[in-house]
Amino acid sequence: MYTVIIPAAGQGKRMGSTKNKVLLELNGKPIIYHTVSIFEKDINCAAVYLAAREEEIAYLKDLLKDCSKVKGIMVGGSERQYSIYNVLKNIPQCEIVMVHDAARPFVSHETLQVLYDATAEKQAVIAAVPVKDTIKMVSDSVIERTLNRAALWQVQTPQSFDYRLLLNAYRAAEQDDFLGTDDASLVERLGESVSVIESDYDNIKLTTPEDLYFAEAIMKKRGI
Ligand SMILES: Nc1ccn([C@@H]2O[C@H](COP(=O)(O)OP(=O)(O)OP(=O)(O)O)[C@@H](O)[C@H]2O)c(=O)n1
Ligand SMILES: O=P(O)(O)OC[C@@H](O)[C@@H](O)[C@@H](O)CO
Repeated sequence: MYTVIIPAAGQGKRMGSTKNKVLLELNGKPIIYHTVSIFEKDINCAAVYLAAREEEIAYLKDLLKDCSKVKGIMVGGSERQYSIYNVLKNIPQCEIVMVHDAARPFVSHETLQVLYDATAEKQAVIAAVPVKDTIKMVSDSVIERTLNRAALWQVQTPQSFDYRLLLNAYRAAEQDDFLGTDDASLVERLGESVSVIESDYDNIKLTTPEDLYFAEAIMKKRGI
């Protein structure tokens, strides 16, 4: 069984909405509700912990009151990494811990199963998809070089870890004042190997307004 930490304490600045984007509704339910429901239904998930903005904790407690796996909602920080660390250091010790963005409400049960199985053998495994576009390094509007697309993966969450390893990685990041944009990067800098499993392109992060159109299309396709 695994524990999942769901960071939901952002602001959604790039979404341009007046409230935290994970509280925006898709098909009559807030995005965070859809995300938590996936873990509530996942047979390998034992516990769900959320990081939330202080002023939203009471609302989330009420919204998720019927989700029996939600064991705690902790206050987040000014950066995603601080939000997750605050949860990670306050949850009961477990064997496998996953981190999954509240803003990714379309992760599939298949991805969760493959990640979970892989973490039984490896200490750090993350979901990703092969890059579809050509990616170039650009400086002052001029191309420096074209990267080898065959080696490039677009990284998602969930990211799954041995609990001790992730805690050590977060402690080391704090000590060194390192701020990463995902959880794996904190483990990578310890020199530990992180494996990748292929997820799917539906597992988007709702980041900018047009992502809401994609979200509607995915929901329609799935009959949600
Ligand atoms: N201080 C923060 C920042 C982000 N997150 C969460 O981390 C996830 C991924 O972050 P992102 O998509 O960047 O969300 P925001 O920070 O809300 O977006 P923006 O950067 O546009 O403000 C989201 O579920 C978000 O709620 C968090 O828990 N605490
Ligand atoms: O950099 P952003 O704030 O957009 O996102 C941070 C993380 O949520 C993101 O790196 C993971 O979801 C992996 O892509």
